[in-house]
This record gives sequence, structure tokens and C-alpha cells, in this order.
Amino acid sequence: MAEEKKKRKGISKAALKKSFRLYKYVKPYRGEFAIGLIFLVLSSAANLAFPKYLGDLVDATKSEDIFEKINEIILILAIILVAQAVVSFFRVLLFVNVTQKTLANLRQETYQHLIQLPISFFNRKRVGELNSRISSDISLLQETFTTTLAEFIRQIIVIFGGITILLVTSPQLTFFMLMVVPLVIVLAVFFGRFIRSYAKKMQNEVADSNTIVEETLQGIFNVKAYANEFFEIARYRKRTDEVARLGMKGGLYRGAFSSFMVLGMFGAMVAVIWQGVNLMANNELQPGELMSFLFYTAFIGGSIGGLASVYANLQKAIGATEALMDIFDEGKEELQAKEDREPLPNFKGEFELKNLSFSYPNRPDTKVLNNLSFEVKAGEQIAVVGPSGAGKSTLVSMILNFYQPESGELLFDGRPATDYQLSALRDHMAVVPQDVFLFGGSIRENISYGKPGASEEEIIEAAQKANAWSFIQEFPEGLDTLVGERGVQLSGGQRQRVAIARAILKDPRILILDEATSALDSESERLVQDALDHLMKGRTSLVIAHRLATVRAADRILVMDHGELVEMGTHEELIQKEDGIYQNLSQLQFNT
Ligand SMILES: Nc1ncnc2c1ncn2[C@@H]1O[C@H](COP(=O)(O)OP(=O)(O)OP(=O)(O)O)[C@@H](O)[C@H]1O
Repeated sequence: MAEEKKKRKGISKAALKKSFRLYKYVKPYRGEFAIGLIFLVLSSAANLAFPKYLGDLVDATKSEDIFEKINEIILILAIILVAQAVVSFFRVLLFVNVTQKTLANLRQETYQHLIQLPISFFNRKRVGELNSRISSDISLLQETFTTTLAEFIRQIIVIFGGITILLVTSPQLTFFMLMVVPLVIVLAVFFGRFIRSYAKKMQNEVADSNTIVEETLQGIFNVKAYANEFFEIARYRKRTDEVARLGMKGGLYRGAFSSFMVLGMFGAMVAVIWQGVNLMANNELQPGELMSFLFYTAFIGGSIGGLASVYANLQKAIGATEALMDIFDEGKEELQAKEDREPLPNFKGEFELKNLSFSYPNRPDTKVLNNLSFEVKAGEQIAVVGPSGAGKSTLVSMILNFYQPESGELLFDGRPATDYQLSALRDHMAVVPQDVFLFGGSIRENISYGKPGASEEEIIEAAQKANAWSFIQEFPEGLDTLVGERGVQLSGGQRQRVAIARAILKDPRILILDEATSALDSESERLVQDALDHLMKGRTSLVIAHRLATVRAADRILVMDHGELVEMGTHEELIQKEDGIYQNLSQLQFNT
């Protein structure tokens, strides 16, 4: 909404300044762009030459060597025509080439920047909005570069060039024309806009009335159960009556608009012709000159009228550029490409939190993690339990270095997390989340996401260890089975086992699991649990635990509440603690 408003407010200086940053992407192709611009100027100038020669053609009938003169002018017109055709072709070609290369650059850089932004950025923005940055905003720029900008320049040339030629032909008539024609056109543009806004109001009203139909038919069960049919009929009648009222009022304005067009436009034309004919009668103007004058007037009028929509398009494009540039102003995470990562062959997978506190940037007053201190040894299996909102998922995010602690420290193998390259560190971690996200491709692609370029054998072995191989084999297409968008074509348990196979393939030192709470049937639960046990073996693991089995088997249990670590110990130790949170939780959850 705020953005919409910004777009409508016109072109601000700051927005314009931001838009000039786009030049960086055009710069490599500025030579081609400049030639395109020259061609554009040439073709617009050629356009302007037309009425003049047409007028000359008419006036040639009065000269003595009439046929020679006519042939000469026709030849010039033909040359202009051919030249314009050639120039226009190359102008379009050059502009399209420059635009495509520039936009590819811009798309790549936007995506590159976007995907490297920290999680905190994605918390603030909606995915749909970001998507539209890359798709519709950049497409808008495409239209601007190829069409709108050229239109704009052409219109400016036609308006100023045309007026200059007219001034040379007849200053008197030009002044008269300039007093009448632009005024009528500007009025027509505003009137047209007003009518469009009216049509929009009507559309909204129609949409509202359609919503009533849609909602009540979808919720027909409720409508009938509450005996509200007549209430809905009245509601719908009111809306549709309003549509009709608005429509009729709009019709009135539209009728007035066509009368205005007839009177205004043709009236202006007639007035100019009247003045012109008067001048002609006084022998101050030739008939051909009057004709070309009228042509120029039509050209200029058309260009002034067209400027409004070009301006609106430019405004939109500047808004889109501004929004894009805002993304570039966001600080990236410091990530490293595969080949630049420092290998950590002896990474053990120990980690330690020292008095770590954290608040989300959008809620700085709420401490989500409060003074957390604990150490996890290599290969240890830690279960984290606690009531909803205790900060368990936030803890996981901290370990993955998605956020920076507000105070305190996070150490890996005794060294501060900031000592490591972020990508190298994350290379040694894997997460199996509660809501497994699968990409829309095949099972193979989804598993090998854990290790891009993994061999067939490695993928199969990982699938076997994850208890996924048997169901994969049952699909006619095996590993190449497509999982559907977000993996909808697989069951919950199957999705989880694919995610486990992915983690196995990654072979991380630190494993983070968010156990699924959604009820899997006992057979899949056993298969998933079995796969998880396999995965955890020999690795440091931190499990947000919901299952009794996990909690019992863990080497240590951390109990969190309100961002604090309130209890820590084995199941046996904690269960003894009278009135302890763990004791309560386990009584509630596990009926022990
Ligand atoms: N991105 C965020 N921005 C702001 N606050 C957040 C964000 N994510 C979580 N919180 C808040 O932080 C607190 C801890 O949330 P967290 O998700 O870590 O809890 P949890 O223990 O994992 O809960 P659950 O068991 O329900 O998943 C909650 O009060 C939550 O509202």
C-alpha cells in the first residue's frame, strides 16, 4: 500500500537519483545505446520532414516545371521513407539488444544479492513481494527501455521540432494554434483520466458484488444453516444497484467526453483552418503550407496527448527501479563460493554458547534468548524441550548463524563463530526441519541438494540409510519421480525421509533436527525414527524433541522457558526434580 502511494506521488528527486544507478547496468553497452539514440533522433527527424514535403508537393502544382518538381519531391520522399525504414529497424534492434543484455545483468545481480541477504531480511519481506521485484518490476523496465523511453524522446523531438518548423512557416498561425490546441489536449487528457478513475470505481464495486456471490456459494452450508439467504439477497442487490448507478453516471461523463472531443478537437482544428485560410486569402500562406501546417499540428497534438501515458509509465518504471535499488542497499551475508571455502578437515562439531542473548531486530524489547550458556561436546546428542514460544527454533537459528547474538558468544571447536567463513561453517551442519521443504524437481535432485554433484551410488546409499529407498524403488520412475510443487506428491513420512537422505549425503558434523509433531502413522514414525537414529550416530546433534524416545535417549536434555535455560540433565536426573518444568512437561506430554 505504502509503495502504491509512493508510485502515485509523482517522480521525486531522490527516486530519480536512485534510478540513475541503473546506468551501471547499461554502461557496458553504452556505445550501442548511443547509436540507438542517434538512430532514434534521425528517424524522428525524418518523420518531421514528411509533412513539409507533402506540402511542397501540393504547392508544386503552381510551379512552371510542374512534373519535374513533383518527381523531385517524390524522390526525396521515397529516399526519406527508405532511410527511415532502415534506421528504425536498427534502432529497434539496438534498443532491444541493449535492453536484453542489461536486464539479464540486472536480473542476475538482483537474484545474486537477494539470495545472499540474511534471514532477518526475509523475516521483514513477503516472498510474493520479492518475487515481483524480479519478475514484474524488471519486465516493466524492459518495456521502459525498449518502448517508453523511445516514445518519450520521439514525442519531445516532434513537439519541439514541429513547433520550430511551424514558427518558420507562419509564426502568426503557430501562436494561434499554440493558444488553442495544447489546451484542448490537456483538458482531454484530464477528462480521460477522470473517466478512467470512474471506470475503476465501478470495477471495484463489481468485484465486491462478485465476492458476495463467491463467498456465499462457497459457504452455502453456513448461509443455509443460519437461514441468511434473504440477508445475502439484499446485500447483493444493494451492491449491484450501486454498480448500475455508477455505470450510468459514468455513461453520462463518457457522453460528455465524446461531445467534448467532437467540439474541442474538431473545433480547434476548424479554428486553426479558419485562421489559416484567412492567411491564405491574404496570400501570406500557400495551400501546401497550410496542409503541412495541419499535419504538424496533428503530430504535435498526438505527441502532447501521448506524453501523459508515457509519463505515467516512466513514473512506474522509476518506482520499480527505486524498489530494486532498495534491495541492493541491504547488506549481504559474507558468503563464499564453494571453491573459495576454507576446508575444515578436522572440524569436530563441538559448540558452546557463552552468556548469549538475542532479540529479533523487529522486536528489540523482547529477549527471545536470555543469557544462555551451555557446551555441547563432539558426538553428543542433545534434546531441547520447552513450551511453545520458549525460543527453541531461535536457538537453532543462532547455531546456524542466521542471526548475530546481541551479547555473549557462540564458539565452534573453541573458536568464535565469527572466526570461520560462514559458508564453510554451514557446510558442516545439516537441518531436518519439521516442515520439510522439497523443491519441485525429482527425488534425485532433492536428495543431491545435500551434496551437489553426488554420484548415483552415493544418492542410493543415502536413500537406503534414510529408509527411503524402498518407497523410492516402488515408484515406476524411481529416483526420477517428480515430487510436485513443495513435494505434495509425497506423504509426510516420505518427505521426511527424503530430507533425512539429503542430510545423510551432506555428512555434517553437526545435525539439527526439529522433530515432526504432526502425527505420522506408527509404521512411518518407526521408519523415520530409525532413519534419524542412523543419521545421528557419530555426529553432534541437537534435537528439538517431541518424542519420548528421543528425549529418553538423549545424552542431555536442555529445558528452555522464556528464552532461558531453566534445567539441564539426563531424563533420569530431570524427572526426579520436584516441580521441575521437565517433570511437568513429561507428565503432560508423555503421561509418565
Ligand atoms: N522472526 C521473528 N521475529 C520476531 N519474533 C519472533 C520471530 N520468530 C519467533 N519470534 C518470537 O520469539 C519467541 C520464540 O520463538 P521460537 O519460535 O524460537 O519458539 P519455539 O520454542 O521454537 O516455539 P514452538 O515450540 O512453538 O515452535 C516467540 O515469542 C516468537 O513470537
